Amino acid sequence: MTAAASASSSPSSPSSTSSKTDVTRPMTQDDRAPHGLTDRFLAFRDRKVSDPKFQRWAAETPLVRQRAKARARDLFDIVSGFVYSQVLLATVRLKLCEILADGPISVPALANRLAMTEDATRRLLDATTVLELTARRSNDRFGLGELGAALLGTPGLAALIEHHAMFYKDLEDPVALLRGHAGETNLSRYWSYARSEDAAAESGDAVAEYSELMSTSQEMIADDILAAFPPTGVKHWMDLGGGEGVFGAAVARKGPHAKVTVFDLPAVAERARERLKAAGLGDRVQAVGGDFRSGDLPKGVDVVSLVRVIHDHDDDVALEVLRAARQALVPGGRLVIAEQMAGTRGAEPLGGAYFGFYLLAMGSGRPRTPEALRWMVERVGFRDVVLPRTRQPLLTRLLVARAPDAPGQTARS
Ligand SMILES: C[S@@+](CC[C@H](N)C(=O)[O-])C[C@H]1O[C@@H](n2cnc3c(N)ncnc32)[C@H](O)[C@@H]1O
Repeated sequence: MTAAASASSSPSSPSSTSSKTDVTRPMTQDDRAPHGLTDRFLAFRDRKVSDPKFQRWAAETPLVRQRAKARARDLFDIVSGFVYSQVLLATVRLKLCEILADGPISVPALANRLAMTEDATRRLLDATTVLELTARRSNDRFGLGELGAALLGTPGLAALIEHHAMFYKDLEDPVALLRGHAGETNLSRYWSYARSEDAAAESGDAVAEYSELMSTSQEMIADDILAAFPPTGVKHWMDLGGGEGVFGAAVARKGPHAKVTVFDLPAVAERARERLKAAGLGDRVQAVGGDFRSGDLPKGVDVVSLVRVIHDHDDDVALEVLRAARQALVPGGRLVIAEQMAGTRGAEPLGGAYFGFYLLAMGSGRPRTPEALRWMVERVGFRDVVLPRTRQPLLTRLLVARAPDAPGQTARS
């Protein structure tokens, strides 16, 4: 787990992130003093590594040389990461992967397709090739690289990359963003419910873009979630914050005997109704409009899912939603939280850095570790928390918990 991830999602103080930091608190001696041997060793290490003389020595000395090189590469990857993202954006905008999917192409022919000089096309291909989006083929032609092929085969990813254009603008002054001085951001306007006083009153126009983006990318994860938690034997499944119903439709297809309710803001539920009707599922999946914070949800369901919902909200709101979910469930019913989680092994920067800053720019929510989520669901009375494995934990992880067997029962038995 990265330090950022653990600091942003400590289960022992989940409410700390929703309160404003006290910037006026004076520093005490304890804030800086080393605690124990590990701290002292790390302070020594930091002094050494930040010393240019030591760096020169490490770069020339067998045994430590390899590590020094790898760390230098890691650092320069962070330094240049924003350029890699822009190369990716150009790739998406130019539909480069789609062009190469038809087979390798020569530089002059590609330059012609892209309306660029051959020189510019080569420069683009040099960049995309080292990033493995494209690959050199015979006779000075270029084809798809392994990552380019993966990008093509991941529904919704290109739309997400294009969507990032507004996020780049919000990140122009990251310090202002952190200090809360950035004003209204692009992402807070885009996710209209994030800062809305009355989310249920959001118009169709306000929800259209994000609902569409969510639907396109939902296909990436619905299968994974339902493979890890199939709707076998479920009588009534409610997907809270279920968007246009793509996940609800997947539940209905996988669990032909389950009644499915998709609950979302009225303007989104309207879109869900249309989409479900077009998919021929209008009578199997019901779309209900409302505000899940009001607690006024359909009752008596045996599963409530919250897919990519809890991380959108600060702790106070997230707890309200979890309470509402609990009240909607039958005794012993199951809560399913599916989202990217902080501290996921192998994907630490995604939760800690990418998602942490995305939600900061959006104006609410934070990525949480499974431990932080467990703390929250247990706090509102759920029990028997398990974390079923998903195929791609990088994209989504699951937490499943059980509602108490008797209404009002809260303690673990
Ligand atoms: C990040 S999207 C996830 C959508 C969907 N679950 C998915 O994974 O594609 C969050 C959803 O929560 C809905 N939402 C936000 N605030 C809500 C509220 N107060 N009541 C009901 N739904 C809400 C949004 O309209 C949006 O569809």
